[in-house]
Amino acid sequence: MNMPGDVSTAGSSGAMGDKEQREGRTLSATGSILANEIPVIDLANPDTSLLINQIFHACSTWGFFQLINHGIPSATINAFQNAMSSFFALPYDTKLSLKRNATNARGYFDDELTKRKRDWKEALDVGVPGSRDWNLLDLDDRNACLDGYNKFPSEEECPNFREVVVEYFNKCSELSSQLATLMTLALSGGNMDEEHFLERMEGAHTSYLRMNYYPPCGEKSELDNTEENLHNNGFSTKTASSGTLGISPHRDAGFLTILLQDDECHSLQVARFEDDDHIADDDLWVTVHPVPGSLTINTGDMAMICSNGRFRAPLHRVLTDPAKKRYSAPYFYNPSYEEFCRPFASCCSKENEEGDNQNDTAPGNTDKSSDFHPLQSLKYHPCLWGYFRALRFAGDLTDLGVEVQTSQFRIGSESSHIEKQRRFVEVVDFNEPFNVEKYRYILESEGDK
Ligand SMILES: O=C(O)CCC(=O)C(=O)O
Ligand SMILES: [Fe+2]
Repeated sequence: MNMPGDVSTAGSSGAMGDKEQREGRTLSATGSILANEIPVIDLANPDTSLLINQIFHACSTWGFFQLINHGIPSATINAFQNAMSSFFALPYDTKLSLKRNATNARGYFDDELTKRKRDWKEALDVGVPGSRDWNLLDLDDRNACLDGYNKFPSEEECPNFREVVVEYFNKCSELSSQLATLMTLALSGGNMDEEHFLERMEGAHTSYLRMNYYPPCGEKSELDNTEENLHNNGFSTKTASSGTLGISPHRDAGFLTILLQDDECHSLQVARFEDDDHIADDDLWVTVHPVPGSLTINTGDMAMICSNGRFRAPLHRVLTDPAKKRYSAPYFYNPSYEEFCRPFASCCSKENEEGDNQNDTAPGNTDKSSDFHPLQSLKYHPCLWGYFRALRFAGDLTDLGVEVQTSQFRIGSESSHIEKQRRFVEVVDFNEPFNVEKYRYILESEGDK
C-alpha cells in the first residue's frame, strides 16, 4: 500500500525526494516550493490509498489541488453559474438592499478592504441557516447564528436563485465531508478521535458559500465611461491603482475550500513562499489555471491547526483582468462554532503528552500514523472556531483592528488571544448574530498582540 508521504508514488505531483518531503514546504533556501504543477487529483480513483497519498502530498505542499470526477453534476454547476451571473446583473439598488452589516456577516457587499485597499469585486455570502432548515424564511428567529442570517433576493427579483444556490450548496457540503475524511485519513490512518471530529463537523458545520463577481479593471473596461450603468458602484479605472487586486493575499480561515473557478478568466494565484516579505514579488506567485470540469480545493487555517502544521493554509490572491469579467464561488467548509480545533493526537509525538516537546521524530512510536509521516511536537493551542470566525468578520466589518491569524495560536507565541478566547467562550451565545459591541470589552483588552 502506498502511504501518504510516499511521494514517489504520488502520481500527479513533482519529483520530490524523501528529504524534501520530510522538510515539508520550506524546500529551498528562499523558502519557495520547487514543484511547478498544482496537482490534479481524480476522486474516482479506485485506488484509495493512492488517492489519500495524493491528497496528503497536495495539502502539505501547495495546499491547493484541482479535483476531477468530483461527483457534482455539471447541470447543477451550470445552473448555479447562470444564477450567479443573473444575480450580479441585478440593479445596484436591489443588491444594496441585501447588504451585509456589522451585525450580519451574510449578504451582499462591494466594499471589502484588504490592507486598506478596496478589492475589485462584488460578492454575496450565503450560509447554512442556524435552524439548518433552508425552507424557513430567511429572517425567522430560528435561523439566527453567529454569522447572522441569509439575505436572498426575492423570487421576483431573481427567479429560481434560492433553489439553485441551495442545491449547489448541499452538493458542496457532501463533497466537503468526503474530502475532510480523506484529508483526516491522510493524517491519522483512522484514529477514533478524528472520526468524532469529522462527525461533529458534518452534523454542525457552519459553512458558507461566497459568490464573487470581478468586473474588468483597466483601459478596456466596459465600466470606464458609464457612471450610470447597472454596476454604478465606483468600479471604474478612476478608482483603480496599479496595485489593485481582485482579492488581496489572504488565507482561508476554515477547514477546506471548494472553489468553482471561471474557465474563461484565469487570475487566481497561489504563493510559492511562506514569508510575507515576498508578497510583492510577482515571480513567486503561480496561477492556478482551472482544469475544465474541475473544482479547485484548498486547505484552510483550521486544517493547518488540526494537522499540527503538516498541511499548508496557502496564501492566495486574485488578479484583476483588463478586459474580462470573472465569476467564482468558494464554498468554505467550516467546523461548528463550538469546536476547539486542535492538533490531532495522531499528528503529535507521544513525548508531547509527557510535556517533552523536544523530539520531533518520535522513533519507536507505535502509533499507526507514524508510518505515514514523522510526528511533530505539539505546535498549536486549541482554537475555538466560533472565536476565530467572529474575529475575522469583526475585522472586516468593524473597527476592531488587525486580523486574527493562526500564528497567534502557535505555542510560544504568547498572544493575548488564548486568554481572550477563554473569556469569550464563557459568555458567547452562538445562537445570536455576533455583535462586536457586546464583546468589545473582551476583544480589545490590554496587551493585544
Ligand atoms: O475568486 C477566486 O478564485 C478565489 C476567491 C477567494 O480566494 C476567496 O473568496 O477567499
Ligand atoms: Fe480565499
